[in-house]
Amino acid sequence: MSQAKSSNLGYPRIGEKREWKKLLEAHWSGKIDAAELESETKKLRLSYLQKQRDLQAELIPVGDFSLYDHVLDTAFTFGLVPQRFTGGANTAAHDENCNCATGAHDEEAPASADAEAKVFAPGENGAYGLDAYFAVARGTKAFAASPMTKWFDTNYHYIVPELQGLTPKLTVNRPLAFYLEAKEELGIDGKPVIVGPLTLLKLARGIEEGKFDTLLDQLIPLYAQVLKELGEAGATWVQIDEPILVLETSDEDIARLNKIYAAFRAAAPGLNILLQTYFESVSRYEDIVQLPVQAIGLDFVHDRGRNLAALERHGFPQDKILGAGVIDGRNIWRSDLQVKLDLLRRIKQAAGAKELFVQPSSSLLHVPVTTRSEQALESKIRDGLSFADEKLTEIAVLVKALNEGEEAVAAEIAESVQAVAALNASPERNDESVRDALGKLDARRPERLSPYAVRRDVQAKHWPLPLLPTTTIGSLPQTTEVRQARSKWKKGEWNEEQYVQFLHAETERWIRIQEEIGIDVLVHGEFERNDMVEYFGEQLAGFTTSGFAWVQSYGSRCVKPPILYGDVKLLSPMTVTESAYAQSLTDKPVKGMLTGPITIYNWSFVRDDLPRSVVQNQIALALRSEVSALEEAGIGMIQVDEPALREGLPLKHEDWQSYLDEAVYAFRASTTSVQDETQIHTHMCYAEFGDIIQAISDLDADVISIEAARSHGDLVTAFEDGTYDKGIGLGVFDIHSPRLPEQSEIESIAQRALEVLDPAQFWINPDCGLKTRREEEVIPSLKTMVASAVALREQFAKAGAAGGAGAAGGNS
Ligand SMILES: CN1c2c(nc(N)[nH]c2=O)NC[C@@H]1CNc1ccc(C(=O)N[C@@H](CCC(=O)N[C@@H](CCC(=O)N[C@@H](CCC(=O)O)C(=O)O)C(=O)O)C(=O)O)cc1
Ligand SMILES: N[C@@H](CCS)C(=O)O
Ligand SMILES: [Zn+2]
Repeated sequence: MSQAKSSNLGYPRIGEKREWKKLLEAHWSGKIDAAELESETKKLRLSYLQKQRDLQAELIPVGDFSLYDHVLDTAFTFGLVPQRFTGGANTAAHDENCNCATGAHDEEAPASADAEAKVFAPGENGAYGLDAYFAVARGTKAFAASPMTKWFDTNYHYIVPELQGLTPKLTVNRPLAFYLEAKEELGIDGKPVIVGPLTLLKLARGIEEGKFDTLLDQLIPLYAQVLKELGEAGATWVQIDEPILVLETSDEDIARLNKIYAAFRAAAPGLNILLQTYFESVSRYEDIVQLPVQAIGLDFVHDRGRNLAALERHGFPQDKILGAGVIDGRNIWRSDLQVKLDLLRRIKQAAGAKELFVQPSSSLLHVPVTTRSEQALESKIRDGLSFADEKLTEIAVLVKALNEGEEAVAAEIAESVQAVAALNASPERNDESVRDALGKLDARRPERLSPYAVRRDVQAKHWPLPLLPTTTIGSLPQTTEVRQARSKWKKGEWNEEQYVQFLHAETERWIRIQEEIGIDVLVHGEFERNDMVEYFGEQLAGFTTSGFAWVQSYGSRCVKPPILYGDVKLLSPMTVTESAYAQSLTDKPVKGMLTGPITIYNWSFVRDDLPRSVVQNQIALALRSEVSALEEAGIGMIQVDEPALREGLPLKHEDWQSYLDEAVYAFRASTTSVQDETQIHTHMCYAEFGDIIQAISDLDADVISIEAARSHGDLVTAFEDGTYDKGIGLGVFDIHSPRLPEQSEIESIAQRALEVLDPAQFWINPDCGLKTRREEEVIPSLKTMVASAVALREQFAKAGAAGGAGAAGGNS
């Protein structure tokens, strides 16, 4: 028996040139039918399998491919289609916890769904079709999509199963279909991948009180049937993903797991189960490694050393194989294979002399396809990168080293050591000016000149704003013309002057529109930005941007995170020209618009040779200079967006405080250089903020705006205790809905907030993401928003004249 085998956990869906995305969007826009979508995506899928085999992956995942999302695939496998789509009772609209930052559900409704409340029925085989699948993912004109939220602490979003009133049933053995396809078409004995039942249920919503175990008991035999059929079809391995095990795991959960896996083993005795975890260490190592499965997969990259420590302390059962996730599945750096080989030897020694699966730390879904597409990158950087394909090669080298001895791959190991060393030694990673600047940072939190109470009064005098001032969150519609203009400029078809002229014209048009609507604090519109992070990565030293390093964010939507490879510093002002130009056009204040250090860090591919806090502070110092440059150019309100603050919260509670302390420090380092009258704004997209309100307050921004319209007052509750005393705007209309808001709706949302917030601190703004909407929707919506603010002000004025307070529901 060999000592090690290479095992992949999942492969990117999108294709080297985003072929998958283009096919999906062609289908949604009616350019190709379902049959063509199926046949073209099948070709892609098979090519991915073929490629993995060529790259010597021995355990090749199948069924990880998806036409939208793997959690949704699992839900459909078990017939868990929300009732509103099937004519059942549950017609609840959008879920309040949706991560609407993504704008996922704002697309045109799929062609198949008409304005009638079309419902979906399963086909003769009992399975729901593609139209139902996309309807749940994207919504229809009649029904809101299922909610979507972050997949653990990644920038990938999954569709949240809505289980209200549902009883699971096996509609289609999806893993079997993909297993058979790989076997018949390519002769590959694939390893079907499926989201495990505990993770599926824990991530779901709408489970009635006390019904969790009922549902689990219903699901277990269905999963068991899937596994039984896989075993009968000849599958050797199945990978059951239970990432939920890296979160807190109770005694009750351990009992559930024992029940689940005992049932699976009994149903499919000949099928080997790899129970796979990722993104952190497992919380109950000793119990989890004893579960009745043949292999346990652990993440040895993002575990902060905890899986290794547990393994060395407690050992590993001798009857199991350890899936050793040693190659980073979430970042793009080439590994020093000597270091990885030493780690594997340590793991092997602690686990005993059994077979190892050498794996990525998680699915490769979170990394781009191949560095081969990046010929334009400087070779020093390109040689230091490893995307999905290169990671599989790294795994193959490590397996060979374990099986045949290090000498067999001496050249490959040496080359990797050399590439990593070269990048580490590069001048960009050793910039003394950056080191000096960081060295000058005080250990104490940076402070504004005066405390908020003083600044509030200074700012109130400096900025003659009405009660309940109106503003927006920054971006305005990114039309096809805007994207095409950028594309022409990037391709050299337009020179700088033509592009700037276009941007200025668009900004001027929108300054006039905002003035006409009567908004109090304007924005320039962000027309020059491809993405709120990539745009900054294109300009800061220490970053580079790739041509094709896209990763799926949600559905067909992708992001191209910039590559943060060196020490970060500001080369020249990044946003001053656009902001100053916009400000020159109007007497009203125009907010400067930046992305904050935590979000830039989280949504970039970041170097992994330095701690997060150091890199975050480097970004913060660059932003500090930008903030000063904006202030100097006459921009007196500056918004520093931090939508990723909550998402970046570590998965383990014990790590929260240090993360939050570092985040608050970096934000304050970015923003505290300004005068008292300069108003610092921040913005966050919807998330569960209850746990981090103190940290939000500690950011010490003068005004925060939060995406909130779909949270039905929940978010307001988080601010209920009245300790948040700074300016706050909770989005008063949902920009992701194609339906225009009514004035009465906006007023009642604002009134609900004003029950707990002082009108003197409340701002009126929509949710974020206006870039995803059309002008025809944005203009009337903003007009209604301003009319609502005017009506509310009048109510307050009347109440004040009558000697009473709170006529509009306020508490002042
Ligand atoms: C707030 N969100 C963000 C996250 N992460 C970020 N890094 N940025 C975010 O804004 N995470 C949480 C959420 C996720 N939400 C979204 C929402 C929308 C998208 C999206 O629409 N992505 C686009 C790509 C956007 C982009 O970079 N566009 C480029 C054009 C790139 C391109 O495709 N060019 C074409 C040619 C264009 C032409 O000629 O028309 C080409 O190369 O072929 C730009 O605007 O310049 C997507 O299409 O997927 C993502 C996350
Ligand atoms: N300023 C950005 C924030 C998105 S989270 C925007 O308005 O799109
Ligand atoms: Zn947002």
